[in-house]
Amino acid sequence: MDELKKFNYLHGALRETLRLFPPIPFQHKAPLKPDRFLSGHEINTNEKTLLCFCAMGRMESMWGKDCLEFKPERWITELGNTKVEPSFKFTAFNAGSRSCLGKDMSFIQLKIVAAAIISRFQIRVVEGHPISPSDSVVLHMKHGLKVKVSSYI
Ligand code: HEM
Repeated sequence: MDELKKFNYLHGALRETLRLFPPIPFQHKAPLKPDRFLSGHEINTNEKTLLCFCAMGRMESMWGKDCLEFKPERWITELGNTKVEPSFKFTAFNAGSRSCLGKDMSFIQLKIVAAAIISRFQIRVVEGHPISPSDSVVLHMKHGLKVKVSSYI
């Protein structure tokens, strides 16, 4: 477990993946009583607010000019530590009182699986394979991901 905490670059790569491709790409919320946004817009109980996590993870105003680039370094401080971003900015696990209870557990599992695979196999995406999302509540790849796997061992 302690070893996993040292995998800062992998941690950044996982966060970057979740920023650009959140498995739950959008959310909706409705107020229990009529309310007002900070912008002044009013909202009633029969109205829903749609939050698009996929778009929020790609907004230049939040992530900078390189917002569309996959940059694990984004999550590493100048001193080499893991950079923490507020959950209302990095929304893959939602934010607030109903946010994901398995967030930390997910990173442990993802790191264990990724480290086990990456240390044994070289994985290359098959050239020309079409990559696009499917229309679904959970983010899936329309055509899956074709890869070539070769063993290091
Ligand atoms: C990469 C992996 C995961 C992602 C991206 C993710 C994302 C999310 C999101 C966006 C929500 C909010 C859903 C909503 O409000 O409708 C949520 C809720 C939740 N997640 Fe996860 N999750 C992940 C893995 C896990 C794991 C591994 C567990 C359990 C060990 C877990 C347990 C939960 C629970 C219990 C809730 C409901 C919390 C509540 O409503 O109070 N999640 N998750």
